[in-house]
Amino acid sequence: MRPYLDLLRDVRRHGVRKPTRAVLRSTGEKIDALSVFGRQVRFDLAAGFPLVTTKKVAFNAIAHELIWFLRGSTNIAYLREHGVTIWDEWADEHGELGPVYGKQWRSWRGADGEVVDQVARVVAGIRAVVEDPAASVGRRLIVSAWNPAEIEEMALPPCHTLFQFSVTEGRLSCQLYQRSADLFLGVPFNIASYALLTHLVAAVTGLEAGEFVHTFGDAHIYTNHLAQVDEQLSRDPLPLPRIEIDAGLRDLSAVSREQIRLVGYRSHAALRGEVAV
Ligand SMILES: Nc1nc(=O)c2c([nH]1)NC[C@@H]1CN(c3ccc(C(=O)N[C@@H](CCC(=O)O)C(=O)O)cc3)CN21
Ligand SMILES: O=c1ccn([C@H]2C[C@H](O)[C@@H](COP(=O)(O)O)O2)c(=O)[nH]1
Repeated sequence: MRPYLDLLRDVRRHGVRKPTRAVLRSTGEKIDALSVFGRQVRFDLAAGFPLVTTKKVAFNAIAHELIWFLRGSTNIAYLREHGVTIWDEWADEHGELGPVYGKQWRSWRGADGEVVDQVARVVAGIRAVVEDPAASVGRRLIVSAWNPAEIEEMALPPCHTLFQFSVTEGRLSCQLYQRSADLFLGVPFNIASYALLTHLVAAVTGLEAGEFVHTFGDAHIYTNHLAQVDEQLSRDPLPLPRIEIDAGLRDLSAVSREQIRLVGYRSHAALRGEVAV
């Protein structure tokens, strides 16, 4: 996980301290962040599954959150059933988050009421490129969660905003544009989530997973996470785990937790940090 640790060190050293809109629930205080604008890191998925090892990361929560996105859900009920609490702070009294990721990925509403399943389209597009590398969709394999017409109804405007796939010599790569990135809490989740998504899409299209390229807008460390970041930067990364996807997987809407296996994950001890809301 050197690329992640290098980015963390870069922002720790060179980030500019800025006020943010976010607050800490425990004290009600506004919280500052050390921030940079515009960075990129990349992970070769053949070299291992990019799950941060310098603290213990809750892979189970990551896998369930991705399954929840892929089912098109925007209510935290599914997450709660599986003991995942990461979205609780943003949900209303009915567990609703508004038209966030699941809605935009699976049922983006066009102006005339047309419903677009962006994930199904992109999978069909990848299959077309596997058949014919010159297929016209080859450089248009994009899913966007940023729907300007619906931003105001969302509990939080999408942070992982847009992603694109590319097929090269039997390998499937994915690049994410993340407009805003909480490097200590959110980013270890985001990296693992998109790496897992790349493996899942590769599995249903008969490809090998290639690279995950992570491009950032505002990448920041909240000032209440500085001690945990320093501790993490003093630790040596451990060898990466592997991911195994059930060979029977065909339909991304129906992927289950049991079809995903993380093998050989070893990490340093957990480091707690309060999330800024
Ligand atoms: N400030 C902020 N950072 C985020 O990363 C973030 C948001 N807000 N809002 C929406 C989602 C929710 N996400 C979250 C929220 C909480 C954790 C978190 O507390 N993680 C802890 C405990 C995980 C657990 O075991 O449940 C961690 O140590 O990783 C992670 C991602 C990512 N997003
Ligand atoms: O997947 C996610 C979701 C959220 N975040 C972080 C990035 C920011 O710290 C906050 C969002 O606040 P904004 O003021 O809307 O940028 O959540 C993340 O890192 N990853």
